[in-house]
Amino acid sequence: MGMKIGIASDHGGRELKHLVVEFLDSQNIEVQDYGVARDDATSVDYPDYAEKLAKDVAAGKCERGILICGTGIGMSIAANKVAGIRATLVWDDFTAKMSRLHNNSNVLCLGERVLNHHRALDLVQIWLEASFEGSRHQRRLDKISALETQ
Ligand SMILES: O=C[C@H](O)[C@H](O)[C@H](O)COP(=O)(O)O
Repeated sequence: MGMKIGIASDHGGRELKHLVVEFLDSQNIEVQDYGVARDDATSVDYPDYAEKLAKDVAAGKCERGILICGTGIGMSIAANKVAGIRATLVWDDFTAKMSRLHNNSNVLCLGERVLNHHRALDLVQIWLEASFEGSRHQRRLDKISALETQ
């Protein structure tokens, strides 16, 4: 697919992150891993990881990013504070697909404590392959971008 994907998690998402990294490797997708390390059992703060990844996605250092915590909620709240980030929490095939088609998601958020881990890999694949439809959806995203400068 020719893109570089950043990935990060807190302690609540490190097992699923490991599986997603293995999946991306198997697809020959370049991955930049921002931690936390799988063998690091310490409790960490998800905003620290969301910030690192989101800033690099916003700067174009990674084309897109994946953030994983226990629910995916905290990561999505934090990442969406960074200008240019459209972080989307998804939980099934439809939301994974629509987050790209309508919202032009550039950061996928997943909940390790919520999702079946095998199914989560399906969501990653759908999100990677789906394309933004533009048109009326671009007008709406422009209104979201305008909120960043108010
Ligand atoms: O939205 C936040 C995430 O789900 C965190 O992974 C979660 O809050 C961490 O909880 P704990 O510190 O109890 O493992």
